[in-house]
Amino acid sequence: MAGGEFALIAQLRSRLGTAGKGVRLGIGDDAAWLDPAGRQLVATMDTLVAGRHFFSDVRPYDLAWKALAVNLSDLAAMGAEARWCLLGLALPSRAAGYGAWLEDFMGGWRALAERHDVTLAGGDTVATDGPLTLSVTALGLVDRSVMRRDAARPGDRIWVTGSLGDAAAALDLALMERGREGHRVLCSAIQREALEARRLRPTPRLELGEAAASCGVRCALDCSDGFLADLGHILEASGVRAHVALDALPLSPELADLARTDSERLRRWPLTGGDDYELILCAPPSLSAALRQAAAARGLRLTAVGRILSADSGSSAAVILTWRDQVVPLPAVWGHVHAL
Ligand SMILES: Nc1ncnc2c1ncn2[C@@H]1O[C@H](COP(=O)(O)OP(=O)(O)O)[C@@H](O)[C@H]1O
Ligand SMILES: Cc1ncc(C[n+]2csc(CCOP(=O)(O)OP(=O)(O)O)c2C)c(N)n1
Ligand SMILES: [Mg+2]
Repeated sequence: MAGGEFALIAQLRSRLGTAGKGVRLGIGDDAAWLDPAGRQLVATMDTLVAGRHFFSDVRPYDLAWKALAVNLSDLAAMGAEARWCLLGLALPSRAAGYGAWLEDFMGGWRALAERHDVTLAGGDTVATDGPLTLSVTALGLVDRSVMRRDAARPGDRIWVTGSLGDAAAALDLALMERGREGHRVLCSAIQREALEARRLRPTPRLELGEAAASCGVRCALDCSDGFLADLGHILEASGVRAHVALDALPLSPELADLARTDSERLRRWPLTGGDDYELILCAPPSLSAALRQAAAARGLRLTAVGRILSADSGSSAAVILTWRDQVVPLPAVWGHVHAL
């Protein structure tokens, strides 16, 4: 990008890149100079591509929120304190330019960044002939060990923060509205708004992630691809299996209403839908009380949904799913999230 690139960077610098904790040198030089002050660094990156991760007509405010939120969610799952971000922007040319777009984008970024005291320390801006693409690197700090996906042990309880499935139901709604293939959803305007807010503006569970790690929880993952797929990552990495009670999965009041008459949907949205950005935590029962307390202190719902089993116990399936104590089949994974 020619001149426009520098104007854009100047805006980002003055609005989002103002001095933050541990920023020795932020936006403007060849690289950022950051001071972790003797703590350990946790680094993650997630990329969002128009058409695949968001609709091209998304409001820039919501896009910025989501690009930052999905990365902070990865830090939360490690138990890290979020500190700095780098932002990669690949922008297709636009007749209207990026002036008003950037203004709105920065509003959404700031709203979430200020909530967690995260500073934009640098990034890169390029023009592209492809779709709008955002790549965010998030850097966080830990003092002790992180929560890992390979640390689930037989006997652990499986916990989930917040509720599952809202974003997936909202995606179905959004696909239908755009005349695309989706699953029919009938709901009121109020229900729709609540579901849509979950799709557009996920809430990274940073405080609970840090608190859980401090309580001694060793295993966590954030739920982006769908509960079953993400739990599957834990099971595979840890060499274990799991029992999950479908009737225990936490649903929002809106989703519970929609799913009440349709157990097929109850199974599909929360289990395989994705875009939840809740934490899945595995912890021995001795930590249950401390975990419950940590969640309650933050006004966050935390639900026990199952248990980790040893690899050699009973059937060969990685996950045994039950509904009213009866074993039920696993739903087929739906969507093509990872098709390359
Ligand atoms: N292009 C890449 N180069 C190096 N590491 C990668 C790349 N893509 C993914 N990874 C790593 O693979 C692991 C799994 O990534 P991913 O499935 O994207 O996890 P998440 O759902 O937490 O974002 C992470 O450790 C990530 O850093
Ligand atoms: C327009 C649009 N189509 C589909 C989806 C659904 N979707 C796309 S990617 C994704 C999962 C997360 O994406 P991925 O690239 O796998 O992120 P990561 O696992 O690295 O966090 C979901 C649920 C969406 N959010 N928006
Ligand atoms: Mg990723």
